[in-house]
Amino acid sequence: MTYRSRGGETVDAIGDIDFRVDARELLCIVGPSGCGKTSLLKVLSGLMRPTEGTARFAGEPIVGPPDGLALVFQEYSRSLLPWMSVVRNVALPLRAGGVGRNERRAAAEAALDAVDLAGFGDRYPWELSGGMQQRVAIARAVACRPRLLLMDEPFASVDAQTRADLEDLVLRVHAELEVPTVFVTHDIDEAVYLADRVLVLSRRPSVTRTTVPINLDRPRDQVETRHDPEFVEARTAIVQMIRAEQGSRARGIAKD
Ligand SMILES: Nc1ncnc2c1ncn2[C@@H]1O[C@H](COP(=O)(O)OP(=O)(O)OP(=O)(O)O)[C@@H](O)[C@H]1O
Repeated sequence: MTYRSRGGETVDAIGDIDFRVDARELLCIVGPSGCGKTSLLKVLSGLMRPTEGTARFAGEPIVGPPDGLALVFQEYSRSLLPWMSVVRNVALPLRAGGVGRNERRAAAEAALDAVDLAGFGDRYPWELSGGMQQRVAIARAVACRPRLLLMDEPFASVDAQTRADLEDLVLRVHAELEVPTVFVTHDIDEAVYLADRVLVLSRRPSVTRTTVPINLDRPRDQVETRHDPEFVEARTAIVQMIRAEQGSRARGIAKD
């Protein structure tokens, strides 16, 4: 995947990446900063066409946002509409999908209940804390019963305790929806905690460095899981791989 600027400069963001996400799988993607994680999600969400290669959803090439796609971004404050109440924000994709008013309201309220925000539907996003706003964004993703869930560093802007709560929320939602989920994060512990598999990317132009299967029991627990020897082993291996990538970059810069 190559970006071309108007001035003719090029940036090779993604190299040779080949992976698949199974029907009920939660795949986390980690890699050095700037390696092309967001670009990869843009391709999967149909927002951007790859300059080479193909992304497919349910066997079909992705040429635009696939039906049943839900996206959750880091910047919840920009993805929620401040002039709409919480319940209307959650119901928005259902309205776009032609669902009737009463049904929309019921589905949005059920989704708010699922993210522990029952009773907040008539508030406005700006009246809620950052963590609550991100819950609203997740409720919106859940409300339309997605067939594909893509999350790009969704918890990078919240405090540590809220982050842990939101991770557990994602695990609950994923178990309930049984939907293929791709979750991009900088945080290796978070990736191991959530994932069925962790895809580790190299530095830019990124290739698949390795895929680490995570066979930790579910449901996971913020304290017990993180002390499990398998958790520690997977985390250490991935940290070392990413450090090696960053080290090879530092050596490359020194040579230049
Ligand atoms: N629209 C664009 N035009 C030119 N270059 C771009 C564009 N978008 C991204 N890039 C470059 O492509 C590379 C990959 O960017 P991308 O945002 O996908 O990486 P990332 O792994 O998500 O980054 P981070 O770890 O900082 O979140 C970076 O070098 C970035 O500067």
